Amino acid sequence: MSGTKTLTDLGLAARGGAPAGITGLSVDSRAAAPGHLFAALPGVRAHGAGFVPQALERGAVAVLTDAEGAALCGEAVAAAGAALIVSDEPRAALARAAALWSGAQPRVMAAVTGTNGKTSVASFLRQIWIALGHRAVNLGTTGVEGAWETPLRHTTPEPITLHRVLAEAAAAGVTHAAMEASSHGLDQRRLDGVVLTAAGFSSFSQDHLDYHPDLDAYFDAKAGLFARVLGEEGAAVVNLDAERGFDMAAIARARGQRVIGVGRGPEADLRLVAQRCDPQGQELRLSWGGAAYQAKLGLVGDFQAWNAALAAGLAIACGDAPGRVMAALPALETVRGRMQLAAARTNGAGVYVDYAHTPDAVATALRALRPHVMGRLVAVIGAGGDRDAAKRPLMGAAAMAEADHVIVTDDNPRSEDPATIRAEVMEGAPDAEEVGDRAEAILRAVAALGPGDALLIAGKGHETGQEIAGVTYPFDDAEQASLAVAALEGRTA
Ligand SMILES: CC(=O)N[C@H]1[C@@H](OP(=O)(O)OP(=O)(O)OC[C@H]2O[C@@H](n3ccc(=O)[nH]c3=O)[C@H](O)[C@@H]2O)O[C@H](CO)[C@@H](O)[C@@H]1O[C@H](C)C(=O)N[C@@H](C)C(=O)N[C@H](CCC(=O)O)C(=O)O
Ligand SMILES: Nc1ncnc2c1ncn2[C@@H]1O[C@H](COP(=O)(O)OP(=O)(O)OP(=O)(O)O)[C@@H](O)[C@H]1O
Ligand SMILES: N[C@H](CCC[C@H](N)C(=O)O)C(=O)O
Ligand SMILES: [Mg+2]
Repeated sequence: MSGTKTLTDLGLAARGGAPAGITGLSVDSRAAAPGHLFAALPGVRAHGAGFVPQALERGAVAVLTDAEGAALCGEAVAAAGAALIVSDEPRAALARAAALWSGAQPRVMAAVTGTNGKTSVASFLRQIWIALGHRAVNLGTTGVEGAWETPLRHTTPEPITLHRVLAEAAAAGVTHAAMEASSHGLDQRRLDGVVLTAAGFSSFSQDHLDYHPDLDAYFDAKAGLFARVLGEEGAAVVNLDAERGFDMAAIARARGQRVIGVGRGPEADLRLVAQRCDPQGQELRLSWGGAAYQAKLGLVGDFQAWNAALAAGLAIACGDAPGRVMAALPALETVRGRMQLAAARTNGAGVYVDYAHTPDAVATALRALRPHVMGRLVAVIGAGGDRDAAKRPLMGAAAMAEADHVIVTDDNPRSEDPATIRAEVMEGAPDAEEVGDRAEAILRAVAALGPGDALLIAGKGHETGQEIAGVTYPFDDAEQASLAVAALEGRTA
């Protein structure tokens, strides 16, 4: 992992100039150091080639870029006597170079994509693996969790960080890793250097149309996991009940991959035959290879069973015996902030914290709670700033359609005007109550709960901050829920 490597070691060929040794890789000029290969990548806001002079000044000895970047920085690179590597796919070249640089990853790796459910499936898969005696981690929105832990900034880290973390995990004895493949990560080729045993597809619905030109482009980015990243010898585990699930299975089959369909229909290989709710969770009946399995899940929400089944399919695809995998399901624990029972009023009304931040997730989460609610279902929702604005009224409409009362509040307004975001959400939820301050919104919602009611606080899940105009203020929905109950019932939280 340390020391120096040649460009050839990293799978790269320079147009001119061959530095003696590369001492490290960087993608941001501010992180460049003497002996580095600097990847000058085309970005959303700028072309990294514009930062090549700074990278050279900091000691970079090689620059990897595309043709446009070479035209911008070629002279500066030549003048500094550095090597110039030009690639049609500089992000893919960087991903492979990062893998070669770090040189190790856990032996068994699975990646999961989908609009919703990635973190849940990755966590469930890691939990199954640990129950079966493997040293395992999951990597994604909640950082690296399991046998070895470290925080991450992205759901799918850029390749230099990703491969450093994978190599560190492998050095710590981790043999199994489940990672999330975000659409940004796939589009930017962040995980193209990872060797996968299996890949999973959980769901597809609208999100991130601020980044992808349209829904088809968004789907194509996700399909890259099967069409490009997973090799022909890999196994594709697909939720056939998901929108476009059959399309994804066809893409995998066309690559020659083994396809394991998961779902409720008869065409599924791993079939969820029956699902029955009880107050603590649900009882499942599953079938695989002609055998039937029964499992009691301590997880509330039918979507959690779909995610658990997908995780089970991935564990089987990665080589564990089906009977042992099914036997591990009852021990699955809720992923923090995913349909988490955060507090309860003395009248029995439950307060759930969930990470639903897309229209489909808001509808799915509320529908999932309904069978557990005798009285009214209340929802607190908001939408993030500097993210897909088109989803805001759809999130409002989904909440309005599925809940009995909706409170619209703030969720990471970031650089945008919070009142404008709330107004956009309320276009779809005209009868909703508007309470900008999130703590006050939660307090009001908790106060309104009668016996048999339930509250879903959506959007922030495990997050511990509220990001407003460049400042992140401490904020935790689960903590606020407990505080609200305590304040209303004269207890200490
Ligand atoms: C939209 C997006 O994904 N942007 C990512 C992308 O940035 P970019 O290439 O577009 O950046 P840019 O600002 O145009 O700059 C161009 C290039 O110049 C470089 N630069 C820039 C400034 C400087 O001083 N020196 C320098 O070298 C940058 O490192 C970059 O390579 O590549 C950067 C380096 O890898 C990422 O940090 C950055 O993530 C930004 C911060 C981000 O917020 N991304 C989010 C949206 C994201 O990726 N989210 C997904 C999850 C989404 C989900 O599933 O909900 C994730 O996987 O986390
Ligand atoms: N299979 C599913 N189908 C539809 N909605 C789901 C599914 N799984 C989870 N959800 C909803 O999506 C929310 C987020 O789940 P999770 O964190 O697992 O998704 P993710 O894909 O990792 O999200 P992100 O894009 O933020 O990384 C959950 O809290 C729930 O409301
Ligand atoms: N990974 C998602 C998380 C959204 C969570 C929500 N709290 C928001 O800020 O929009 C994103 O960055 O789009
Ligand atoms: Mg996630």
